[in-house]
Amino acid sequence: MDSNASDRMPVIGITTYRERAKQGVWDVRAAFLPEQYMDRVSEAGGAVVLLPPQPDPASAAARVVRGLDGLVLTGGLDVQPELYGAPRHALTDPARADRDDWELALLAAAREAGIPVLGICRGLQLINVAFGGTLVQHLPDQPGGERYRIGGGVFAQLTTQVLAGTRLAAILGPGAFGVHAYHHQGLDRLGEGLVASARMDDGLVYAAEAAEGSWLVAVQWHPEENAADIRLFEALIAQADAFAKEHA
Ligand SMILES: NCCCC(=O)O
Repeated sequence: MDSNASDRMPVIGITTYRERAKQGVWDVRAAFLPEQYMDRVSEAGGAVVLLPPQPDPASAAARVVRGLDGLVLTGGLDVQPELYGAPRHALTDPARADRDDWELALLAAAREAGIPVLGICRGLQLINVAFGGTLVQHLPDQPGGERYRIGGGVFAQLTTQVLAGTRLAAILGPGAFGVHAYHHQGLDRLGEGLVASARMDDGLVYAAEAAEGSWLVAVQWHPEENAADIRLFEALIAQADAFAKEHA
């Protein structure tokens, strides 16, 4: 065993996306990620590694996860509906195949290696698709669905119900829980091997987790927006720390 393993910070990969960005005289494509994700992982005790989409994603992901103890699949634009066999809704975001392919490859490699995974918003949706589930492409098509994305880049303050007996309930406690939300898509058919761990009052699955295997918890809301409650990130870091020690 590495004698320094016990005091090494768990290394947490956080997915990012490639976007055009301007800074001063520079107008370039860059890896983009809201800093809240990095800050919450750091505050919880993790060392952050940013993971922008890579060419040859399956091969790159298999090699990248060897250097990770945990993985965060972040929020962002919509998963391509072709990946779950649905025709494209008019309001679904343009395809970002590089990101979808990269994150699906990272998820598969992380599951193979037993690395703990936290999915956030799009991350939950991507995980559901990876497990064979489907998505509702535009929740405002349904009565009451507009409350999930009130617009203008403002997070909606919603209350979800954390389901007793789940990993999520062990972290947050069962029952009513206040969240920050911003999404127009949601889970439809739950993927095989996932169990619902939170629901909204309209029945929408608001969190899910792996029924078996290594730790995988995913939420539809944005816990990184709530600096006063970092329990989900602390739970990931605890799992990542255990993984690191087991594999030292
Ligand atoms: N579909 C990507 C996650 C955010 C949203 O649903 O708007």
